[in-house]
Amino acid sequence: MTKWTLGIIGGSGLYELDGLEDRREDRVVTAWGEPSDTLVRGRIGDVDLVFLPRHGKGHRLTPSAVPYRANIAALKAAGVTDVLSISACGSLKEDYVPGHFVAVDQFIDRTVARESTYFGPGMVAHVSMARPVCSRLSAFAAQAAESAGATLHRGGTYLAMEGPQFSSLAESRLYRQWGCDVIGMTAMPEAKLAREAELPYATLAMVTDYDCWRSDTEAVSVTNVLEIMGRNSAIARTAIVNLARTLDGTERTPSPDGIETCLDFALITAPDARDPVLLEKLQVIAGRALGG
Ligand SMILES: CSC[C@H]1O[C@H](OP(=O)(O)O)[C@H](O)[C@@H]1O
Ligand SMILES: Nc1ncnc2[nH]cnc12
Repeated sequence: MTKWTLGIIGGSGLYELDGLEDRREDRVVTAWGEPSDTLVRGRIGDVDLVFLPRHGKGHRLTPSAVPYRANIAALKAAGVTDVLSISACGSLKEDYVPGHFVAVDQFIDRTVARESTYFGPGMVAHVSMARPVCSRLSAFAAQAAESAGATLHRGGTYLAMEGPQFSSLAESRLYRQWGCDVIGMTAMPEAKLAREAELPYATLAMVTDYDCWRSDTEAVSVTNVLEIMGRNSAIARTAIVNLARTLDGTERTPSPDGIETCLDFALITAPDARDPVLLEKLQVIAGRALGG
């Protein structure tokens, strides 16, 4: 039976995961450098979990400095089958109220200063990001969050900005006009890299504030983000445990979205034009599709 191995990327306010059996920590280095922190491994029932705090313990890394490529590569090398990302986010819609959760299903990438692909000269790939989230994992995560007591929105468009400064009022209004639901600084390029690594990925975002567009509400600050997070992070933690318990004892089948084989439709560089050094570096990420 194929088992589930869940990679959990903890966002702001989620730097540890309690309640794991057989807990151990692994310091790893990937071909793409060191991940944000040690990997915390353990299990809940027969579901293996690998936890990684995105900003490192103590929140050392800015959104721009998070080593997104190393993080996803480390999870892939650890045998993770599915990646659930937990993020704090601002709300761009009246009815996405601070304290609510969103099972994000679309992203708009406005980041500008991050490495956002594993591929490059000597091995070019164009994966589809039309449906950036694994529908099955997202549905399981949504159910797990609701069982944990969350008010949850199924679906939502997350605008990923570079930061670390929060948005201006003009930007916040623009993103609202674009139809975005929530805003954060980290889900991109994380989701793109997970797709390139053929890892099903989903984001559970916790709404912590109304950004700065709402005239009668104070503009977002770290203080009010932390305050809302303090009141609601227990829900995120319980959701992770619920998710593992739901999957416990079930056979893992491939994602219904074909994510584990997406590189079969994405590689374009002719075999004789491929760079052997890059191919070697890509083994953990794309070895299945590249062969060797
Ligand atoms: C602490 S407010 C801004 C910070 O919070 C979010 O982090 P994450 O997505 O890792 O939960 C946001 O993206 C910013 O990095
Ligand atoms: N308003 C906001 N903008 C960007 N990232 C955030 N993370 C939490 N709230 C945010």
